[in-house]
Amino acid sequence: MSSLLAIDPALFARAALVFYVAGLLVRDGLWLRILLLFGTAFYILYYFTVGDTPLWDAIFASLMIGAANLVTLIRILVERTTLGMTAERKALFAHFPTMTPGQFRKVMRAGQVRTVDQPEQLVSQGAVPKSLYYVLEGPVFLERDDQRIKMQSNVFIGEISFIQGKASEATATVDLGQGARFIEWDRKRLYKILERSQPLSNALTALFNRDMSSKLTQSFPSPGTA
Ligand SMILES: Nc1ncnc2c1ncn2[C@@H]1O[C@@H]2COP(=O)(O)O[C@H]2[C@H]1O
Repeated sequence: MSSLLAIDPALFARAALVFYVAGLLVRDGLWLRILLLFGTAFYILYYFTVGDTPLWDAIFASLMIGAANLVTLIRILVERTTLGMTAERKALFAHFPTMTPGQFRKVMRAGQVRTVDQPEQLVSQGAVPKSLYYVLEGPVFLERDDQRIKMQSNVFIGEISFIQGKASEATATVDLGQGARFIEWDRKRLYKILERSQPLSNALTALFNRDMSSKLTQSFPSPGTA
């Protein structure tokens, strides 16, 4: 404490100014907050040492500002990292590479992971699907115009009609065999979430694009069906 008092308080004020200016110059929100936090810490040291007695009101105000900053800083960190995700969720996140960890968490909160006890039809050709699906484990079968194939898992089901709009019909019938696992999102709920966040909507559209291009390699017409 006495060594702190030996330092010229003006130095603390200058250091705080440097951190504040540097923070306001960076474009990245995380660095802005880290630098402002240092700036606030130096202002607190300044208020502590500048007078004969510490400037408690100013110290309290700075502590409040620092705490508010810290809360959002932690939120940004959680948003950008897989901190706290289970190993299973992290493995699943690898299938959503266009999303940030925060966007992935939000999408997963809106969905429900289900296991198929009895063979179950997810979407029916010509009918508007009520949900969007992501198949984690098969067996998954696709039927369209009297052709039936077994598909690979780790695919979206219902994304074509989802992109085309709320009243669009499924272009094929898809069913799952016993033991299959999938994620289900209520379409209305998901549309609402996407309406509120353009970046999330863009990330999901980019994911659909990847999914659809990989589907083309296992799609009808397959070699020899012409
Ligand atoms: N040729 C195809 N190859 C792979 N998946 C398909 C094909 N056609 C349709 N699907 C999937 O089956 C779903 C049927 O509902 P959607 O048209 O909404 O979205 C479709 C895709 O998810």
